[in-house]
Amino acid sequence: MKKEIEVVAAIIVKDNRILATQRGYGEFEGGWEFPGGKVESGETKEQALIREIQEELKIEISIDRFFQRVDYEYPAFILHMDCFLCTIQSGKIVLVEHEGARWLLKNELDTVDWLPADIEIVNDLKEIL
Ligand SMILES: Nc1nc2c([nH]c(=O)n2[C@H]2C[C@H](O)[C@@H](COP(=O)(O)OP(=O)(O)OP(=O)(O)O)O2)c(=O)[nH]1
Repeated sequence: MKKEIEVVAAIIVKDNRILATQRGYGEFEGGWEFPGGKVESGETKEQALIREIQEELKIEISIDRFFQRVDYEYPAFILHMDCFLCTIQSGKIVLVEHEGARWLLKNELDTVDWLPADIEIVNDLKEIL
């Protein structure tokens, strides 16, 4: 059976722009995504997301609301990803593991090469921006 992984991701919104980050390593290196990561045992999804964003970007976020869950089958695993709309509370972004970051307006969302699982979310985001 294929491995299934549970991931949480932050759609960080500021001044009608969305933060996209570029993966700096691994299988999807160079692809654009929403920052986040895997939920560890004993954590809620919200706790995991706040921790991941602190670790990856050195900022503190608040979670405004759940946006969407995506289920996507990659060749090597099945991804289940819960995406939350978030706001920066404090800190200045430091890219600890990403190789790039961009604040994208609605009409710029298609200018980066999103990971395959993210395309559906990006399209739905256009409806609310
Ligand atoms: N964080 C994140 N991961 C995504 C997105 N879209 C997408 O397909 N993924 C995939 C890429 C990874 O294979 C998987 C898990 O994300 P992760 O951030 O924990 O990945 P990782 O490979 O860095 O894992 P690890 O080293 O921390 O264990 O989810 C996205 O928007 N954000």
